[in-house]
Amino acid sequence: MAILECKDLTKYYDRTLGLDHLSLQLEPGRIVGLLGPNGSGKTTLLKIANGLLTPSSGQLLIDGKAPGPDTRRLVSYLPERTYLSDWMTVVQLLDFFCDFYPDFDREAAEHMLTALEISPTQRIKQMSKGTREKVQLILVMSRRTRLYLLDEPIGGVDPATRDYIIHTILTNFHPDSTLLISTHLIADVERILDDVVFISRGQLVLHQSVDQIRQERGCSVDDLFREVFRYAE
Ligand SMILES: Nc1ncnc2c1ncn2[C@@H]1O[C@H](COP(=O)(O)OP(=O)(O)OP(=O)(O)O)[C@@H](O)[C@H]1O
Repeated sequence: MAILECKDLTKYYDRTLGLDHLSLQLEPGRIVGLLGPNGSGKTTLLKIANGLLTPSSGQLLIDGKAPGPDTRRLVSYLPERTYLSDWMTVVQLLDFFCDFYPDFDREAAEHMLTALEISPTQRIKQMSKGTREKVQLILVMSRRTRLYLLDEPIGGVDPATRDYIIHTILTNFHPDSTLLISTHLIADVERILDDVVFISRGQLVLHQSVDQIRQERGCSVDDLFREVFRYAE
């Protein structure tokens, strides 16, 4: 069964169309890039999957169930904007995640924090934007869940840290889990992707494996994206 399935998923914000009859299935064990120009509906899709927005019509199912209390334990979500209370220290956040999520692997999180030289006593509000992003991603990736939804996880971090984070995602990733990652930094992440989903104006444009793109089209995902979404000159 698909871990995430959209059937004719449509979302209106008043009169603005966020998603337009999007149908999609993600299979277990895949790392999937959710790619599209600004305003194409990526965040809207991830918010619906996490139960933060409800569809206007159509359905989104997580392991066959509508997002809600039953699906929360299956999904680890990194939102677009930080949601961490900024007075908290790293240790307090680790305690919080341990209490809140029985699947949280504290040891793995501590290991990554040490590797990135993030002090356990530092408060969120004292951190740079990039460090805050790193902490948040570490917390989200240290849960042992079936579906990870990451909305722009590496936008604010430097290239060396990006490499470390991408490596971390891979080493922490259980082969039966699924990861859906929305990003504009395609060249940085494409080597870890199994599949890509291109969306534009809320509609599905392409859902294909990266191997197929390379073999059949003879180009990288980054090249294909630039070609598909090129503006007329
Ligand atoms: N709260 C909102 N109210 C009204 N319109 C919204 C709202 N949130 C998103 N939209 C609209 O829905 C569409 C999809 O937006 P969404 O944020 O999902 O795109 P995105 O692909 O994540 O964009 P980006 O790459 O810029 O982050 C856009 O036209 C956007 O303007």
